[in-house]
Amino acid sequence: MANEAATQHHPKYQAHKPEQDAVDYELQTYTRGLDFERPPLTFQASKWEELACSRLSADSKGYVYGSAGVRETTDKNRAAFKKWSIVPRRLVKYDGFPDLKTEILGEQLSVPIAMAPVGVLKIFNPDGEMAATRAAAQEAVPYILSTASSTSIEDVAQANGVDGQRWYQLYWPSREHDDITISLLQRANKAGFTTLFVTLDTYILGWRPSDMDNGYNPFMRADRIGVELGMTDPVFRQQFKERHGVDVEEKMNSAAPEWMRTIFPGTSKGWEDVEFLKSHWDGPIVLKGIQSIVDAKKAAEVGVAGIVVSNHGGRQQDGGNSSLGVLPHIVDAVGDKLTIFFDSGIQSGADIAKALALGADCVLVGRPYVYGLALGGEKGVEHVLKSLVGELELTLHLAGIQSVKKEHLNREALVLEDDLFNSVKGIGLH
Ligand SMILES: Cc1cc2nc3c(=O)[nH]c(=O)nc-3n(C[C@H](O)[C@H](O)[C@H](O)COP(=O)(O)O)c2cc1C
Ligand SMILES: O=C(O)C(=O)c1ccccc1
Repeated sequence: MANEAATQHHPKYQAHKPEQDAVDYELQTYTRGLDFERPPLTFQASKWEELACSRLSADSKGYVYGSAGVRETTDKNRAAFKKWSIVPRRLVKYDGFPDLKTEILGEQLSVPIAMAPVGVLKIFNPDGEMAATRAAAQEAVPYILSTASSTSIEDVAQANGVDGQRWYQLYWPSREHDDITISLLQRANKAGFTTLFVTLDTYILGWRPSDMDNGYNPFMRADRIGVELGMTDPVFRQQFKERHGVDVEEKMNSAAPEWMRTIFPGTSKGWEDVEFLKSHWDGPIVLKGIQSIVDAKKAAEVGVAGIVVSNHGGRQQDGGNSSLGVLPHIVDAVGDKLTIFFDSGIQSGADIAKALALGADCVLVGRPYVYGLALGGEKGVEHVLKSLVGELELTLHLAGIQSVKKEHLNREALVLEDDLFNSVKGIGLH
């Protein structure tokens, strides 16, 4: 009761506006606690997963939290962040607050963070992609729309708005369906999606025991979850009608699986096929799912603009290396030729600082924002994005790092925690 009265005399929590600069944002994040105003969600990033999972249905929880196999890759993704420690520097004098602005593939970003492509968002909240893309625009973070979206390309573009930054992620149909690929690319292009992300690690879904136990497959349902891009695609619709004599709506039991087989063909393309995408996409192309130096070099050779160093959050192949572990090696090999995006395992602003210090130009965040969506819809996603940005800014500030530019934020900010213990003089067997 006392608390309630107190809040009436304090300003309501103000949403972070993209046009606010870093100074306002950091102060606002701090002073909110003094207003006795309760945040819509906890600021404890380590709690989002547990909280969201406790509220979701067993099926949806299994889908987002679930990983491939025995979660070895997922666990390694997390463990890798803990191996690196941020070494703060003192008496670093500069005016103001850390500058988070960056330029990525010709676009000005207010922070080097984007929302990873995540499909089937309506299984977490009925507002699904609409809520997520609105939150992205509100927080001035690029939104990457998945081909497995439960909302159409055109509706997402409209919700993202004229000022929103949006990129499109392609699940690449087999080459016999080039006409459908071209249709998707044209729709995305027309709707203002600027960069194309092509996911290479998911031509077939991974071995996911939680979904198998639940007998759960979100996109084989009649409610168009995960298949909306196909159901709204003029070329797919036309071809379906020719095959079945009826519209997709009249035969969803066939239409949904047919679409899924189209975008998850079960076999991989080859490097030579990238040329086809280059000739049909008017903008930068980024290959998502790179985990080896040899593939990173191939990507540079075929002339794409960037790569995402990602293992799909450990959801595809188990027994793999951590994504963060391989990041600096890939940066050393191709960092001067390609824009390097990174994802898999980020939970906090400090994690983001580490990935940037290791050479990523921009990071993608997956599960954390899905948990925000599950817990609080659009506001929940906004909260997660605000938290990540706010903590990134403070992490840099406290470490004496002036900006996200490579000259300020680089490997010199990090030490391998184990090295601190391995290299102590006078310790050991003599
Ligand atoms: C529920 C869920 C659905 C996903 N759907 C897609 C997708 O449609 N396309 C894609 O390229 N990646 C997809 N991903 C992978 C993410 O883009 C990203 O690589 C991954 O979540 C990063 O790891 P993190 O969750 O630890 O941040 C999905 C991830 C999750 C958790
Ligand atoms: O679950 C995923 O990781 C993913 O990429 C996906 C695939 C198909 C539909 C929705 C998401």
